[in-house]
Amino acid sequence: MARNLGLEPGKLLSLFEEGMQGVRMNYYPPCKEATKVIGVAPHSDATGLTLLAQVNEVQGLQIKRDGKWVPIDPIPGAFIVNVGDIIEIMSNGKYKSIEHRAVANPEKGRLSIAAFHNPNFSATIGPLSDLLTKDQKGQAPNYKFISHEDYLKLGAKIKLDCKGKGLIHQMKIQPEALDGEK
Ligand SMILES: O=C(O)CCC(=O)C(=O)O
Ligand SMILES: [Fe+2]
Repeated sequence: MARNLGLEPGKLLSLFEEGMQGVRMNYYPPCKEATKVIGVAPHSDATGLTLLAQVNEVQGLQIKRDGKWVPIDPIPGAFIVNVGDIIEIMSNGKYKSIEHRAVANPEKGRLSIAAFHNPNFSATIGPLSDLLTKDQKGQAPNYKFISHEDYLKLGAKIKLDCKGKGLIHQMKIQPEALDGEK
C-alpha cells in the first residue's frame, strides 16, 4: 500500500509497529425472519486494516459498492482484508474505508472473527506528511490531525450514533452529507 502511495514502505509500516490489535468474534444465530433483522449495522472499521475470517463459511457479509449492498461469499481458508478508516485518513483519501454490514441467515448460524490493526498509541491520526509535501501540486490535507487517544474517544462517541461512515465524516475537513442526510 505504501509503495502504491509512492512512499517508502517503512513510512507506513513503522506506525503500525508496536501497534494496537483487537479481536472481535461475532456469532449470528439462525433467524427465520432474517430479512427483518440486521446482524451488524452498516459501518466502516475505525482501524487501519481488518483481517476477517468467515469461519464456518456461511454467507452474511455485505459491502456497499456504488450505493448497493454486495454479498461477499466466503472462500475456504481465505481472509477478507478490509481497509479501515485510519488507512483512508493516512492515505489522505486515496484508499477508502469500506462500508459493510452483516445480515442473518434463516437456516444456519454464522461465526466470523475480525482482527483489527491500529497504529501504535503515540501515532498521530491524520494524513501522512510525506503525501502532503511529495505531491508537487501541494496536496492539501483532506482530514484532520488528532491524537490517537482523541481518535479512539471520538470513535466511541460516534458508535452510539452509528451512521455508516460516521467517524470519517467527523474527520473530514470538508465532509459531504451522510446517506441519511442527503
Ligand atoms: O461478521 C462479519 O462478516 C462482519 C463483522 C464486522 O464487520 C465487524 O466485526 O466489524
Ligand atoms: Fe466491521
